[in-house]
Amino acid sequence: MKLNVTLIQRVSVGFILTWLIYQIYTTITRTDGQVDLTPWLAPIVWEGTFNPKLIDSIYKQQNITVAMTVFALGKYTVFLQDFLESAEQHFFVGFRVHYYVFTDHPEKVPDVKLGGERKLILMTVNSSSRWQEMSLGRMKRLEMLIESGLVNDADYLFSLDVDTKFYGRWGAETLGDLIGVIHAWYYSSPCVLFPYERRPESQAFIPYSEGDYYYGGAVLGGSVKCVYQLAKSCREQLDIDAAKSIEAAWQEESHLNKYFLYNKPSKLLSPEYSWDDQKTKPREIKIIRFSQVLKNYAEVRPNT
Ligand SMILES: CC(=O)N[C@H]1[C@@H](OP(=O)(O)OP(=O)(O)OC[C@H]2O[C@@H](n3ccc(=O)[nH]c3=O)[C@H](O)[C@@H]2O)O[C@H](CO)[C@H](O)[C@@H]1O
Ligand SMILES: [Mn+2]
Repeated sequence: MKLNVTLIQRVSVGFILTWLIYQIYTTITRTDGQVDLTPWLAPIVWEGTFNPKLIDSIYKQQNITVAMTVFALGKYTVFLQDFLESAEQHFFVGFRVHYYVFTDHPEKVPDVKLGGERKLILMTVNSSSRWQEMSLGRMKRLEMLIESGLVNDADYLFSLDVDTKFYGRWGAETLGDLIGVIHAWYYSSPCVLFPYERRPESQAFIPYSEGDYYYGGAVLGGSVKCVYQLAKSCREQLDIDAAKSIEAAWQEESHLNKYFLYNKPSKLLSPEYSWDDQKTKPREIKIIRFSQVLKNYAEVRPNT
C-alpha cells in the first residue's frame, strides 16, 4: 500500500515537472522574435495565432474566389510543375482558386491535375532579355490584368514568385485588404540594416530614419481593389525611375517596401509564408509553409 502511494507521488511530481519545463520552453520560444501585432495593430500571422478550421469556415460561408498570379518567363518555366503541384496540396485547399500563369513559353506549362473548382488560365506574354525586367514587369502586368476585368470574379488576389514550393498550409488566415510578407532574411534585423533603396534619386528611397518591416517581393496580396492600387502605384514609380535610368536596389521589391511604408498592410504574413530553402529553420519558426527553392542563377537567368 505504502509503495503504491509513493509511486503515485512520483508520477505526479514527474508530470508536474514535465509540464513546468514545457511551459518554460514554449514561453521562451514564443517571445523569441515573434510579435503578433504591428504597432498599427495589424495581425502578424504565425502558427498558433489562428484556428485553421474556424477561419476557413468563416470564409467558406462567403463563397469566395481566390485568384493567384504567377510569372514563369524564360527558363523559369522549370519551376512550374513543383509550384503548381504543391499549391494543389496546400494553397486554399477546398476553395475556388483561379491560377493566372503568365509565360512566354506556353508549350512548357505542365499539365497539372487540378482539384474541383480550381482552374488555370494561361496568359501568353512577350519575352524579355533581362531578368530584372521579368521581375519588375510583374507590376504592370498585374495592373493590366485587373484593368482587363478578367479577375472581376475574384474576391482576393495573390501574386507569388514561381521559384518556390509550398510545404504547409496556406489558407484563409492570409486573407485581408492588403497583405505583405516579412522577408525571411530580415525578420530579426534592426531597421537600419534593411536593404531598402537608399539613394534619394529613386522613387523607392527610404531614409535610415524610417521603416518598420522589410517585406519580401515574392508575396503580395489582398482584395482585388487594394492589389490594383498597389500595382498601379508601384508601376508608376518604376516608370519614373526608368525614365531617369535608375533601377532600385531590389527592383520592384524596393518599390513594394516604399508602398507598404506609406500604405500599411492590414495583415502581415510571418516568414513562415516566405522562407528560403537556403536558410536552416531556427527554433522559433514552427512551420515552413512556402519557400524559395534552391536555384542555379547562372542556369535560369538570361543575364547576371
Ligand atoms: C524571396 C524574395 O522576396 N524574392 C525577391 C527577390 O529575389 P529572387 O532571387 O527570388 O528573384 P527571382 O529571380 O525569383 O525573380 C522574381 C520572379 O520573377 C519571375 N522571373 C524572373 C526571372 C526570369 O528569368 N523569369 C521569371 O519569370 C519569376 O516569377 C520569379 O519568381 O528580388 C526580386 C527582385 O529583385 C523579387 O522582388 C523577388 O520576389
Ligand atoms: Mn524568387
